[in-house]
Amino acid sequence: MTKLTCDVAIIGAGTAGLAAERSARRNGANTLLIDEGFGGTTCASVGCMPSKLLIAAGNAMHAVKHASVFGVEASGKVDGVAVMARVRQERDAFVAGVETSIDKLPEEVKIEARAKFAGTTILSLSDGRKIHAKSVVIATGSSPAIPEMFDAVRDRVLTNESIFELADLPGSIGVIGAGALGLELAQAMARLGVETVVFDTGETIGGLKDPHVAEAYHAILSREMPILLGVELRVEPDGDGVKLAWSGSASGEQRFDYLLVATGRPPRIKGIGLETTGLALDDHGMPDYDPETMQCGSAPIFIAGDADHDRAVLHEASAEGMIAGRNAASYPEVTPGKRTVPFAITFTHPNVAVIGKIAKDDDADSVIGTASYDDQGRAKVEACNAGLVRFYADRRDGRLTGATMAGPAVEHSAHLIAWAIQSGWTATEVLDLPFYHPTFEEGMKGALRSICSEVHAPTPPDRDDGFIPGT
Ligand SMILES: Cc1cc2nc3c(=O)[nH]c(=O)nc-3n(C[C@H](O)[C@H](O)[C@H](O)COP(=O)(O)OP(=O)(O)OC[C@H]3O[C@@H](n4cnc5c(N)ncnc54)[C@H](O)[C@@H]3O)c2cc1C
Ligand SMILES: NC(=O)c1ccc[n+]([C@@H]2O[C@H](COP(=O)([O-])OP(=O)(O)OC[C@H]3O[C@@H](n4cnc5c(N)ncnc54)[C@H](O)[C@@H]3O)[C@@H](O)[C@H]2O)c1
Repeated sequence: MTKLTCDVAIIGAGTAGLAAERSARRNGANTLLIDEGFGGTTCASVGCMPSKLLIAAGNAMHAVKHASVFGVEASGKVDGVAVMARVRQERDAFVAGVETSIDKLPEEVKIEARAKFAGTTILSLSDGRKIHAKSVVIATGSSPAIPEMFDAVRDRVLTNESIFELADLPGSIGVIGAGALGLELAQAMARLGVETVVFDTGETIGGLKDPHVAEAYHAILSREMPILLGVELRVEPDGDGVKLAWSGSASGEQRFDYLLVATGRPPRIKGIGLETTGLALDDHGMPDYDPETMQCGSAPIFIAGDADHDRAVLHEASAEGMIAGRNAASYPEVTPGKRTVPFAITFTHPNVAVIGKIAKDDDADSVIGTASYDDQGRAKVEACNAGLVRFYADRRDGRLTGATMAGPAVEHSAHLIAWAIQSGWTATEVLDLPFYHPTFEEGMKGALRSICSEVHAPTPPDRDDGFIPGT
């Protein structure tokens, strides 16, 4: 049996694993990067990029359908085969970009195999070889969870791993799960003319903790497709489709061509032999780890990306990979990495952003500033005047601590707020910065001003509070 040795072995060549490998090598380690397929990252192949491509197609059709609002007569027809072909063509180009960067890695670093722990720092590979490393980074990502109740209709169940392979758009789709994944793809499908209904057993849309923004967001998105929260489902085959019956907050039944199951993506840690590592594991088989060093317990084992089941978005996978790789290389010397403020965007329309710490209405230490986009100048110009933002701030001085935002172009304005929160700025300081007119960003001023007023902080002396954008 061949025995390989290295300083740092990385399991998984996704965004987190590739970053970890680069980081470990940059810090002087010799590395081995193991992946069962080297198929490009989840982000490029079945995640961020193909989903945004489908959303872009949906938005194009939406613009056509709504052109008459502006006095423009437009008619359009969706060519489902062409839509899916473009999604795959552009997606494949993104995947090819990842593959090119993997190709540039030294040949001896890459190992195509499935890896499993056979001890704290010993990996057993599916090709029969063994790796003895000084430290290991787990970057195995996550995979779709398909509840057992869908077993009976498995051939009509899609996940993010199969939906982009459809040759044509379906006539109808039931989307199970109103998280970011389900909502983004459901709205894209609905905009492309697919009859779409979203179902969730939970009461909350998009996992939002702020009930006011959640309610506004639910109402806005429901104009385009039914989104049924708090429902229990029953499912059975129906010819070449699926019959879904629901009860709870609403009841009914409907036949769909397909179901998109978007009920979460748990970490891919089952079956990787963590029980052989000596790490303490919780009921879900997860090791405890430090989110600043990415170290699991005090072992020479580090974890990064979706595998750690925290902040499962791309920029965090990349940052965690960098920290994990650096510390794996320097083990036993391990130092905290710089984490950024938690920040997630859902690319529906309206966009949703969740940043930092979400305060409850009765949180005595916080104040909350609210602004609606229903009457906002630029949003009215663009006929997308709907949305609500809520900013949370420290009651003592108005320092911004978090935000939940649902509104037009929030993917952009949320970056400014995330940067302000991370920089420790107060509402007064943000208001003192330039706001161009007429922009969506001006819509945030009302929320910032109400924070100033609540904490008795001055609004900037040379900025006019009375000016109402759009008037
Ligand atoms: C539909 C969808 C849309 C998304 N949209 C966005 C978005 O718009 N913005 C955003 O920030 N995030 C988005 N995300 C989340 C983002 O894609 C993930 O957070 C990110 O890709 C996780 O990267 P990773 O490196 O942890 O995992 P992955 O990229 O999945 O990499 C894991 C790798 O590990 C390998 N592997 C697993 N087990 C083993 C083993 N035992 N042995 C060897 N190899 C193994 C796999 O083959 C895989 O290559 C989206 C996700 C989905 C599903
Ligand atoms: N824009 C983005 O950054 C983006 C987009 C898509 C996906 N993602 C990532 O992909 C991952 C997976 O997303 P997701 O939306 O699938 O997961 P999620 O956990 O966010 O949402 C799953 C939803 O499914 C519901 N659910 C669970 N079991 C159910 C059942 N049996 N029947 C009906 N509903 C059920 C839950 O109540 C929840 O609302 C997340 O980590 C997310 O960060 C990110």
